[in-house]
Amino acid sequence: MKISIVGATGYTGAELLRILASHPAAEVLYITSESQPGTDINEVYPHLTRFYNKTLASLADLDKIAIESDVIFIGLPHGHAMEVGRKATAANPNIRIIDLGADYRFKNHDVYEQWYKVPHTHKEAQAVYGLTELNRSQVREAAIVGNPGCYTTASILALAPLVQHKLIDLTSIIVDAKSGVSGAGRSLSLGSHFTEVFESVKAYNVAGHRHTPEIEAVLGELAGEELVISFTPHLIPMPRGILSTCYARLKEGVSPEKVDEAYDSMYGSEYFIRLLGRGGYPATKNTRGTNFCDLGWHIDKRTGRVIAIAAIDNLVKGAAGQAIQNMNVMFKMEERTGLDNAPLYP
Ligand SMILES: NC(=O)C1=CN([C@@H]2O[C@H](COP(=O)(O)OP(=O)(O)OC[C@H]3O[C@@H](n4cnc5c(N)ncnc54)[C@H](OP(=O)(O)O)[C@@H]3O)[C@@H](O)[C@H]2O)C=CC1
Ligand SMILES: CC(=O)N[C@@H](CCC(=O)OP(=O)(O)O)C(=O)O
Repeated sequence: MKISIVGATGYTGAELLRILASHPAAEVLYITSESQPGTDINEVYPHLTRFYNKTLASLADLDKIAIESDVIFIGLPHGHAMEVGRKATAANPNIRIIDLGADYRFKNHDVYEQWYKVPHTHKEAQAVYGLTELNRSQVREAAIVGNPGCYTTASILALAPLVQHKLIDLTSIIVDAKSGVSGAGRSLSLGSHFTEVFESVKAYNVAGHRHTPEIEAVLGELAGEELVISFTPHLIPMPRGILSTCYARLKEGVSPEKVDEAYDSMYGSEYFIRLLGRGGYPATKNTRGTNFCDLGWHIDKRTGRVIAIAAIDNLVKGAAGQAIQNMNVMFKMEERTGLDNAPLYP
């Protein structure tokens, strides 16, 4: 497969390059940057030395890139991918697009425009939401995939069995999630300075984070009715990883065994979902550098709540890894191809 990456100088672009370096069917054709075209990628990312001998192109070459590629990954800030997707599809109607940002995640464009504050300029795109374990059959046929957000991947995977099996009160869902700093991308901002982040933990965007409507839309579709959740993200002082702790009230009479069955039946045969079972304690360290999502759940008999916990690497299952998992599905390849590495531990 001839693969191009638009926005290759960002963290998700670098992670795509890292994983694709050992993907047996991948040939990376073009990589782009608007700030550093003409620069050797090994100067931008020395950790990729020996794996690539490539200079950065720019979006000025998009038509050529689209015509020569089988698939384009887009790792741009939201609002920029739609134009790339529209132009690339016009240049090559057979191109496959996998966007790592939010532009193609929402079926309801009004929700996108309301939360992201930019007009949607590619509404005619028949995009598919790329949470592979939930949408595999649609991803297989998709021309454009909107890859999920990192918090949303962890939170939806933790809650989906409870929602699909109708085990919880849909008005009671609370998600408390923590992310490493790479989730904010590579560009400079005050909030991600070492001195701001190190030895500190902080909530942010309380009752207003953009992953809230994404989680609500997907869980609402599974439930067959609209729902709202409380979602609170936190920034923690580590480079990678997300831990999402999700709370919900169990419906009257739901036994712990019913909860176990829901997880087993939904994920029992999913390779990238490692069920730690009832009483399990997922940890970001166990998923670092991998496409795994580790899941554990607990029943609090005193409060009648179920507490489901998911750990992922935000840059892998939360971004580049899931994007490559989707590519493997779209090109009818074994889903684990290029993704079957053990975690880096400790
Ligand atoms: N980081 C994460 O954990 C996750 C990120 N995502 C999403 O993936 C996308 C990329 O994220 P990430 O890699 O972290 O971001 P970074 O900030 O690290 O990188 C952004 C990339 O976009 C390019 N870029 C920035 N501004 C523009 C612009 N105006 N026009 C064209 N290119 C531009 C930059 O290239 P250059 O400046 O060289 O042109 C760079 O390659 C975002 O939409 C993000 O929300 C999704 C899941 C997880
Ligand atoms: C730690 C941190 O800042 N994380 C980012 C989430 C990154 C992401 O997945 O955002 P998209 O939905 O735009 O792709 C944030 O909270 O905005």
